[in-house]
Amino acid sequence: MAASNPLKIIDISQTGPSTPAELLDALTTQGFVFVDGHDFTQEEVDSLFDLSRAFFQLPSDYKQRYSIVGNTGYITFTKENLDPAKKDDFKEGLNLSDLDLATGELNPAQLIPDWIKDDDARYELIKSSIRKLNSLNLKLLESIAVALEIEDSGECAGAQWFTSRYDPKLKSGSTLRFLHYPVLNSNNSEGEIRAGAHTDYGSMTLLFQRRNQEGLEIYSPISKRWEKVPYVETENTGAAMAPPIVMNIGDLLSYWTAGLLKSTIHRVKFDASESRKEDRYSIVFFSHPSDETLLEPVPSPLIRARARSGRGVTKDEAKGEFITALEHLQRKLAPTYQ
Ligand SMILES: O=C(O)CCC(=O)C(=O)O
Ligand SMILES: [Fe+2]
Repeated sequence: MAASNPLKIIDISQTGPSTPAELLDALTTQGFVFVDGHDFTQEEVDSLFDLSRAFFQLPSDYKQRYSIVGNTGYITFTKENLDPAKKDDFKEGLNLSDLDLATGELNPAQLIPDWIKDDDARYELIKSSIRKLNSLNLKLLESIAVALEIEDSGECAGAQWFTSRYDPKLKSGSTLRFLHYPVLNSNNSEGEIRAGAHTDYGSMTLLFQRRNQEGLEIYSPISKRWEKVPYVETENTGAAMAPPIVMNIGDLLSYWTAGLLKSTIHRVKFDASESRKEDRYSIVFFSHPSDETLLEPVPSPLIRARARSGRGVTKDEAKGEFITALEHLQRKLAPTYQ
């Protein structure tokens, strides 16, 4: 029996006039949606997961040599604590930040595993994936701007309000992240929280997951309960197509829209009742605009009234000014890594 699915599946290859409205509906309710009809093939996604598995199989002392500095590098088991009020998350990860979103290149001033940097095939795969993820990100941001009816200004057309804040020449917090949650087979009757409850810090997040490796749960703004995000197959007949990508709103799109778009709380949990055989691997792209972007309300008739009532305001109390994307990221990252 197919697992029940609390999320909409939206095919963006068939973009018709109703797509922005459907997307907006999903993102103002659950804050999460499955994006089908992207242009990742199954083969590309398999190669990315193969790369991830092979990296995490490298000796621990090799991986530790690239321990996270800034927001790039290896995150060893229990180093990250997405919910600082709870105990450690048992997972390992590799973050690649300071990306050139146009070329997919990583700023070489960072400490990047030579296993990636000095291997043409691996580095090419990473670069092309970053480029594709960013194109998908920009396409979705434009669709959201259209749905929000953002007004044209002297600065840019309304549809480009978000994308114009993604200047590939400027530094941003955008990050590609590989995660590995091993099966432990502990007898914890409550199940195991593997990534503590949190919201994402960027504009939006795009996530690949695999069949039989579920575990992601959202705290639904509608039902006010934890709901499981299943693995779903593509509804596209193109056989080469990878399954739908999980997309969710992060804090910045919530701030920009005075809370209309939902930055939904989520976590990864392995259920006690499950007879889980496989580790979970996930691959995540966090989309962030250029560092100096202000988190001000967007010029949209849908948002104006909400913003006036003070919802989602991100003014720094001391400065009386809107905070920037970088300030928000720094505030969130500080308590996360130990
Ligand atoms: O592995 C997952 O499914 C979730 C990861 C996540 O939420 C995160 O890294 O922010
Ligand atoms: Fe997350």
